[in-house]
Amino acid sequence: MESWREMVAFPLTGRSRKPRTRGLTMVLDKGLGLGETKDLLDIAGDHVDLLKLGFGTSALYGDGILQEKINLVRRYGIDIYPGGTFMEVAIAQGRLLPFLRTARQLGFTAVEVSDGTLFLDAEVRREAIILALENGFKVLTEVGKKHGHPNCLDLARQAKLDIKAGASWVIVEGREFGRDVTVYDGNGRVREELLALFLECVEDQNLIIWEAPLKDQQEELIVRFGPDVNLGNIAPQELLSLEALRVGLRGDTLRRCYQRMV
Ligand SMILES: O=C(O)[C@H](CS(=O)(=O)O)OP(=O)(O)O
Repeated sequence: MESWREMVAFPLTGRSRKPRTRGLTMVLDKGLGLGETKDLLDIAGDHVDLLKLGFGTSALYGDGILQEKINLVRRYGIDIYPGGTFMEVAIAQGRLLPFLRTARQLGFTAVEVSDGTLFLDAEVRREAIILALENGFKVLTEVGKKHGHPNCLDLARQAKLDIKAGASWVIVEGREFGRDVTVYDGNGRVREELLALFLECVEDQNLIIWEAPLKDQQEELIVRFGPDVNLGNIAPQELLSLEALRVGLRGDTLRRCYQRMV
């Protein structure tokens, strides 16, 4: 029997396969159980690069579950890290080093340095990136605030500094809802002029992960940057739908591949 996977050529070409450093998909996990995680990764693990245990949820698991979950996720070749908000709390409480050491012992492979909620001095931010690198983590940073509207040029400049300090990727805040935050307007539409600021400061767009929880945002970014754009805050149940969008196996991007036939 012919392989179902190879039944058709993907209409949108250029999608990288894992392991990859571009075209990343980051999932926002707000409390999947072990069984749910295994089911999700069995069906869609090939399409996940990073799993974020949202905000402080990982500190609220039942005994032993976190360790099992980290072990499980790593078996699928996926980086796993605690939400940026949790690390913000650790930094604010002067607990960064113990946080990093315990995260390492548990097997987290990455951390996220952010200031979405709490103030973070620029030098403390740089030192946190360096300390996390020294402790063996891949480092993601995030720019943008969960409340309020910081100047996007400042955020873009911070992104550039983070990369200089050693961050592998900079996430642009999009929250869970993707509206009225950083590059998204109140309807969740991408504001081109703000996007452009990031691209001016961080010339290599492969170093940016756009949090894009809404389908229209995912579509717009895929159309603009191609199937290998880095996207984050993807809901677990939307993983395969996103991958279908990336490769042109969903109407929204397919119609752009065969325009003369529609
Ligand atoms: O996990 C977090 O701390 C938050 C969750 S959400 O994006 O606001 O839903 O994300 P982060 O990107 O780490 O700030």
